[in-house]
Amino acid sequence: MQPTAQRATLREFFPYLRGHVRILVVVAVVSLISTGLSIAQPLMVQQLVNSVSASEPATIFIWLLVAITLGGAVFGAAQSYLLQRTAESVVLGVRRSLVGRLLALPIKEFDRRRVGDLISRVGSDTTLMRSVITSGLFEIVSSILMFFAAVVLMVLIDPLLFGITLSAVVVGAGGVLFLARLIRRRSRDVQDAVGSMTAAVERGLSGIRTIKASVAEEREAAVIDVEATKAFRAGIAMARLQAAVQPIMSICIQGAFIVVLAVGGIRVAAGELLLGDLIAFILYLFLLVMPIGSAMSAFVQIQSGLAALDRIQEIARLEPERADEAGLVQRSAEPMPAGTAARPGTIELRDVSFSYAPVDDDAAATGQGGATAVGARRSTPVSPEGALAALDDIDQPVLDGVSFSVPAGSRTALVGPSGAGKSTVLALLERFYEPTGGTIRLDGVALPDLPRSALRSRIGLVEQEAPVLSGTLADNLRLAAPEATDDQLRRVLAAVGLDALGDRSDDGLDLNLGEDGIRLSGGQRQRLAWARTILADRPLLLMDEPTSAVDSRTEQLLQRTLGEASRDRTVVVVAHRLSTVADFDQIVVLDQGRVAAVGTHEELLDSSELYRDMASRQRLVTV
Ligand SMILES: Nc1ncnc2c1ncn2[C@@H]1O[C@H](COP(=O)(O)OP(=O)(O)OP(=O)(O)O)[C@@H](O)[C@H]1O
Repeated sequence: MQPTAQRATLREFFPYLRGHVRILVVVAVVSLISTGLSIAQPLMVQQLVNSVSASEPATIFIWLLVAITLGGAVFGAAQSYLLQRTAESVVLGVRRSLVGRLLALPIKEFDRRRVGDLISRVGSDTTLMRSVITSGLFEIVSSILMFFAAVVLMVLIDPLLFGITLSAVVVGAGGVLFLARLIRRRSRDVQDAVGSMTAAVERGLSGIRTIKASVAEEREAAVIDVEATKAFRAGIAMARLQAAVQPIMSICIQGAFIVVLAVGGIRVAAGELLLGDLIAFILYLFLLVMPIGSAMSAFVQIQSGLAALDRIQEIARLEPERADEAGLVQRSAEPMPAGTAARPGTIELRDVSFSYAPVDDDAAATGQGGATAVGARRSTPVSPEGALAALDDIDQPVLDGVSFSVPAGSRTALVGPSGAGKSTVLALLERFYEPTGGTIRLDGVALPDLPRSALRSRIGLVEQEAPVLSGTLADNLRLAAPEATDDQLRRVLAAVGLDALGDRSDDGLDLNLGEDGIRLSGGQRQRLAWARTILADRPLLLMDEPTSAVDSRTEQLLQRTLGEASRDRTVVVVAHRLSTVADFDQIVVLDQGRVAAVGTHEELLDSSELYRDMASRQRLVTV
């Protein structure tokens, strides 16, 4: 994968440090003291050695040396702890804002990206950013301080020896800076490859039953292995560069030590330099080398951190659904035009057209992909030819000039062949997507003029896949009605014939439904979706094939429940089984994205050939 054109800079990292300035100032002070103590150490050794050589009293220097060493250790530990703590807080802030941003993204962004890759941005990329603080920024700052202090003192002790040292450092630093650019590019490749691998693992694990049933474990493992191998190769390419940094520095530094020792030894023998001065110079050489080494590795860390920041910023730069709706928690508090929130509404579609956006290369570079896209994916059986034809037509309008009205308080069914665009109409009513043409109005107000959250708080949606979130029965029920009491939960479970579920174990409503509700049958999942929607008590009900997975007895119960619920609600149901909607106020027949006919069951049997054909295939009429 190619790195994108946008590259994060250190400046873009600084806003993440806002809110941590005070603690960072404390860290800076502690770090200054610790650096100062390290610099004072060789001076004490110089005084000690020169005093002993001149047979002068040296006890005071011994005590000072001990105090400086202990002090350095204590301040060093304090600096390290405070820095790690700050880094964790920064990572927490980044994760919070990233998760907030992810949940605020429009559905189309999830259609284009792979869930695993997004997970890896919240997990491993934010962890990499952490190292910019812990072993990055401060390491560089304190290294620079130590470096300059050592330089000044070395020049003061012996300018000639310093000249030798300087030439070695310049050669080494030049080599490392050259490598750093390459390291950043490689680091981005590594993170992208890890993202793709996580996405592949996520795909395999989320579809584990299908994979096992298809005896496709080995093939799926091979797919993951391809991604893992790419991550391995990217890691190796990065390791090769990182490995070159160390030897370049070692050669230059060891060379400098040998030459300084040789020249310094000759000058001490010739009486041009005191032994204590040579020892202090060599200790400063250590102090010079240490920060150069850590500054170089900090530089590498920063490059990796910035590559991770690139990937985080890619998500941060995406347009959220709407800025005023980023605070999803505020949902139920969103205002609606006065008096409209609680009563059923009139829906009107006028000349509505829509196409799903084709997948683009830009999204591909940021982890877009195929099989695990979140969003409007169907579970209805579609013939392989039909599905493939639909995918071939991905750029064709899915809805083309669709117009119909749903009177307030009425029951309307959307019927038609698979792929006709029925679920898409519901998705547009929820504003998961925006129409490419035409208008949709609710009570006369065009949907774009309503805050999305206010619109959605009026709608109860039973999705085709009836998704169940990991967690307990009560968690799932309270998703859209957080204030509901246990009694209300039990009543709504009874209304959909799920009362036995709450009594299934001692846990009652706290029954754990497992990952993605794996412990429920298909029909139970569907009924749970009903229960959740009825509990939320919204004036508009949108239901996508809401009885496709239940037996006929349960279907009758649900029809009764819907009959009661629709007394004071507007209901729109997508249905394949015409018998379930034959008594509805109106039925809209969709075919290839267009309205083929509108009417009651009886009217359509007379007027619509397509409807008559569907009814006869379902043995509702004989032709
Ligand atoms: N998220 C998506 N991205 C791209 N294309 C999509 C997406 N969701 C649906 N489509 C395409 O849009 C067309 C209409 O799909 P839709 O789900 O609205 O049909 P439907 O009438 O509800 O079908 P079914 O009865 O099988 O559920 C199909 O061709 C489908 O492939």
